[in-house]
Amino acid sequence: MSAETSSPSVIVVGGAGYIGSHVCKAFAQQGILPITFDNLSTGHNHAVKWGPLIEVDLCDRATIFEEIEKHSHVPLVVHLASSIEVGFGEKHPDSFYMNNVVGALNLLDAMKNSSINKIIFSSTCATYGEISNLPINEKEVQSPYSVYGKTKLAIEHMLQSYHKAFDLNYVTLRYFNAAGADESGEIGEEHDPETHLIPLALASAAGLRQRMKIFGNDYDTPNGTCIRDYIHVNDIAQAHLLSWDKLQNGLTKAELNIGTGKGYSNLEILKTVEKVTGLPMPYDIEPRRDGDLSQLYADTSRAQSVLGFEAKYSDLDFIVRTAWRFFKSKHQI
Ligand SMILES: NC(=O)c1ccc[n+]([C@@H]2O[C@H](COP(=O)([O-])OP(=O)(O)OC[C@H]3O[C@@H](n4cnc5c(N)ncnc54)[C@H](O)[C@@H]3O)[C@@H](O)[C@H]2O)c1
Ligand SMILES: O=c1ccn([C@@H]2O[C@H](COP(=O)(O)OP(=O)(O)O[C@H]3O[C@H](CO)[C@H](O)[C@H](O)[C@H]3O)[C@@H](O)[C@H]2O)c(=O)[nH]1
Repeated sequence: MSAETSSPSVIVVGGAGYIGSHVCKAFAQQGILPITFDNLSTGHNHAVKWGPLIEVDLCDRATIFEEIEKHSHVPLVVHLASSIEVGFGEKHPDSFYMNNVVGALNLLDAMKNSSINKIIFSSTCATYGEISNLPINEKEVQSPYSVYGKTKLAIEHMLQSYHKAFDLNYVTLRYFNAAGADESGEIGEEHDPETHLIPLALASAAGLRQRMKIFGNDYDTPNGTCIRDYIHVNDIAQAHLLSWDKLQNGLTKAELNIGTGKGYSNLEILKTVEKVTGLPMPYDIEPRRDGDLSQLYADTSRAQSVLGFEAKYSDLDFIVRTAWRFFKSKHQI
């Protein structure tokens, strides 16, 4: 018998990416073999370390059907594969709807065609839109502003419909801002192009790019810059293990925020980067970035009561320290 069929396993679609690689490591540490399905469009071969890589594109419907059928002994799929660059989505909605919505449809149909009826889906706080009631509770009406958020909400709706009609069981995890890296330094954030605040600030501090641009200081927040809820990527990975366990033990559906409940402003992030790296953090204030919302932080009570989830690794210093360690090893600093 191969390792794939003899040990408990999970299919991780998007397992070669930033969050997916941490999810794979977390499953492997529990003795569950992660089988990565990925087209390596933004992910990396070298980040697939804990199980096999099946190179497959979600938009290739026939091949996805074949591969899911071949792995129909696997009880559960984690679906992280997505286009994520928010600005690109505004200019190329066709590409975003194709990759995210059609890709997810192909995956769900392939699962329907096989015996796999459990899925954990990576959604985002970007599905909410501007919410004045903070922290954000899952009961808020979702009115996403970006194409990215709209594609994610469309997939959330697909999951609800497939649950009702075809008994597909799901946990939708609405991550807030993923950040940090595994303490080992072996995996971390490697987006190209990078658009996220912390890795860009580290690169600016290290002198590997221009001064940081802070998009707007005229928001209705204490220092005028946007506020986000940064959650360590290994906390996100733990939320997947808990969801896996609950789905295996009778949970049939849930939509859950995955955050810390605490928000930090963009300027607080720059200060922490300066403190952790010991390097000056030059920045300029620029106009607002299109599509940015002023404040997003999570009400975490539902994830706590449904999963028993609580962020353990998301102290901001620890997030930036682990991101810095990975950054230095990647750039051999
Ligand atoms: N990074 C964040 O802050 C954040 C926040 C909220 C939600 N999310 C969600 O988490 C998930 C993972 O994000 P990430 O930051 O790890 O991104 P990432 O780009 O590092 O990972 C995405 C992975 O999916 C793969 N992929 C993309 N399209 C594919 C396709 N058609 N077929 C097969 N594989 C494909 C890529 O090659 C990559 O390995 C995404 O769904 C994203 O929307 C991320
Ligand atoms: O060079 C930069 C980069 C970012 N920012 C600011 O930093 C904050 C955080 O921006 P990120 O790009 O790091 O992350 P977002 O909050 O835009 O995250 C969005 O995109 C992600 C996907 O990539 C997630 O899905 C997330 O849920 C969704 O809200 C924003 O105020 C942004 O304007 C800057 O000021 N300068």
